[in-house]
Amino acid sequence: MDNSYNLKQLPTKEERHKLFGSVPPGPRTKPHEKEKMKDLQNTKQNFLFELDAVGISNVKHPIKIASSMTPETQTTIGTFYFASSISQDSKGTNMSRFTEQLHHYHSEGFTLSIESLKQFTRDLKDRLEQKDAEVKVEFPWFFERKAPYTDMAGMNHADAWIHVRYDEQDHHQVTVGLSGKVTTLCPCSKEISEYSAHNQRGNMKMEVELAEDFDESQTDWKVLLLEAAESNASARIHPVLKRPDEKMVTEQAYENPRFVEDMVRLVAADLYELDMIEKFYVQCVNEESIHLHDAVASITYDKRKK
Ligand SMILES: Nc1nc2c(ncn2[C@@H]2O[C@H](COP(=O)(O)OP(=O)(O)OP(=O)(O)O)[C@@H](O)[C@H]2O)c(=O)[nH]1
Repeated sequence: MDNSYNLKQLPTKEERHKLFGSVPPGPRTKPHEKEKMKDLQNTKQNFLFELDAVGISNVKHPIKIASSMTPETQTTIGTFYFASSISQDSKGTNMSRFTEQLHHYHSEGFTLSIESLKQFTRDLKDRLEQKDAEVKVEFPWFFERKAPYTDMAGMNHADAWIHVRYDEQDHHQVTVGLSGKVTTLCPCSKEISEYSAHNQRGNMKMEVELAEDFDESQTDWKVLLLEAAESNASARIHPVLKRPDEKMVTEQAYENPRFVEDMVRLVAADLYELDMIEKFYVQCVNEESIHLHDAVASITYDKRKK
């Protein structure tokens, strides 16, 4: 083996790059000024089909959100999806404009909300010069949770999302959702066993279409959905539990056994009673502790169609 270099006398960085395969730049024949570049995206021709959606996804960005639970303002990470439809005679969209607008809103100090996303989609439609625009953003939402007996606090979180679509009739369609965890205790196991009952972590997912007049300054939809899931579960999940708390949570779960079917029906009943919700989807997935598989149930209900 030829050890021409020893570690005390490394080649220069340029030489090192050459050693690992870098080559000098080739001739540059194409223009580098924007005005002289070919604009393929804006080619007009018959491209066979109109597209429902074209855009970018999986865009991570810091966001500010408001919460009616502590902490009332928080910075979290949003994962964005942006899109619009495009006509049959357009080759492509101008993808840089999505992140360009996101950065512009961020530098103006924007707080993510239904209202600000409505404005965002209106601006995006104009910026893209298309007839509609949509944004979906998912983010972890944090909330303080106190232990039931000792009141000791810690931080829990759930995943929340807002999806706003702005159409050519100047109409916004707003869907919000939340996915969080609860404790469920098996009613069958409780019924048939001399003692004990198996229990597990249940994953609740709720997605709702809000009424046009929904006022987010009056109601925090995140808290509404979290409460629908937790208040119907066998027990809530806590970051800090001392022994007196653990006893309470264990007994509460035993007193409120739930199948996945029970969870979905009980949450559906709560959402049905809320006038601000037009349509809902509820899913429960129990990570069974006596199986390797999960138990799952779901319901979709549109109040306008019943
Ligand atoms: N339409 C389209 N663009 C792509 C695709 N893949 C990458 N690009 C993007 O093309 C973008 C640059 O195009 P534009 O946003 O149209 O840039 P531009 O024409 O200089 O911008 P404007 O002046 O706003 O029209 C880059 O951000 C790339 O991410 C694709 O599959 N389709």
